[in-house]
Amino acid sequence: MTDPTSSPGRGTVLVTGGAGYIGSHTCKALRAAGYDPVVFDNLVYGHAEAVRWGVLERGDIGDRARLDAVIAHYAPTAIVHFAAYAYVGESVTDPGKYYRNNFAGTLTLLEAARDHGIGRFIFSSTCATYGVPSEIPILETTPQSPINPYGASKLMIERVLADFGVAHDLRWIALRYFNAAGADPENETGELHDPETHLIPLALDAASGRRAALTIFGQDYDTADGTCVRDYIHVSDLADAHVLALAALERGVESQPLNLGNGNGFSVRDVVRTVEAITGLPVPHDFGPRRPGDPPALISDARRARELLGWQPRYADLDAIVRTAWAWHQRNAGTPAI
Ligand SMILES: NC(=O)c1ccc[n+]([C@@H]2O[C@H](COP(=O)([O-])OP(=O)(O)OC[C@H]3O[C@@H](n4cnc5c(N)ncnc54)[C@H](O)[C@@H]3O)[C@@H](O)[C@H]2O)c1
Ligand SMILES: O=c1ccn([C@@H]2O[C@H](COP(=O)(O)OP(=O)(O)O[C@H]3O[C@H](CO)[C@@H](O)[C@H](O)[C@H]3O)[C@@H](O)[C@H]2O)c(=O)[nH]1
Repeated sequence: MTDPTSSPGRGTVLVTGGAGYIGSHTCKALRAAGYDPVVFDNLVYGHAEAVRWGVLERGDIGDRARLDAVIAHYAPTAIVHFAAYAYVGESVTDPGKYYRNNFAGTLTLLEAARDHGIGRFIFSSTCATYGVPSEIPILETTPQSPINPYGASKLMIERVLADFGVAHDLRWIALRYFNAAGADPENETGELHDPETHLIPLALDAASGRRAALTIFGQDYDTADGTCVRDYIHVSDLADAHVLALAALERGVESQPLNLGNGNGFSVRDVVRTVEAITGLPVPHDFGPRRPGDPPALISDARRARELLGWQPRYADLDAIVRTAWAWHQRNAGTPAI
């Protein structure tokens, strides 16, 4: 399908989960690069209003008949696959939900890709596949041993991708994101999770008074200040990496996993301090127990993505990440906390 508002055609891309947070930013980047995104999303967590850089086809990745109809209609040459459940804590209490949607749903999608001859596939994997990592920074070769069902469901998909790559004409890149954060620097899309569980939007809610306080989960970790350390990566930098990964597959790059992070670790207390500095407001907070399924520290070594894709994060410092998230928060300030 050709959209008259797009730049000259690099082809149609099926973007599952494109009505969500990272997917909507990636559709914007894909469109800017000349692709035609077709968003396939059941809107369980996504927002129709977030589909601004492509068409929306409502559907569930577990629904083979619906997938067949949409793929036959648009004839995409590649799939960028975001659709999943992504709440680590919920995956511990309701694992079946995660294996059903993330694993079984993706298997259905991959079988559809195989049967329609779609040979390029970009997958949203995660640093949660490493579990408590055996080394920091984490390389793609660091052993994967997830400690929650969410991470396990993603690792199972990586395994299926490898097997499909051997058996069928499918090349893939599994992008292992570290912690996605921030919002579109032009403030056209951003994070709107319901429920919201992510640290930065919750800290902004506490600063602006949309929430009474932030609870910090655990202060007895074996880290410099006792709180968990994460590698925050700007969502628009993630979006760029997807466009570059598609181009890499087009030029014949081998199937492989790639870490996407900045290589800098920030503790929960660091994030609270940065939110206070950017907003000029205190972040009321208290301390609770550790959250099940949380490793103490996750920091990437993403040199391989930089070298192979020519990827260069543009919003690498935490200030820039929080500043864009704050702008988006203020744009949505009239809406109640979710
Ligand atoms: N946010 C992060 O920090 C992070 C880190 C690592 C990996 N990831 C992965 O990136 C992807 C996107 O994450 P996000 O934060 O944008 O999440 P999100 O919830 O904002 O987006 C996911 C989208 O998928 C859709 N969806 C879910 N199940 C579906 C199904 N069965 N059929 C069709 N659509 C379905 C939802 O409606 C939503 O629009 C996920 O696969 C997630 O696991 C996210
Ligand atoms: O109210 C809160 C929320 C979070 N945290 C902590 O802040 C850190 C970051 O948490 P969060 O923003 O929820 O991200 P993660 O749990 O690290 O998970 C995200 O990042 C993972 C990769 O690390 C992805 O796989 C997941 O999909 C994505 O939700 C963790 O140490 C949490 O314990 C708090 O202390 N209080």
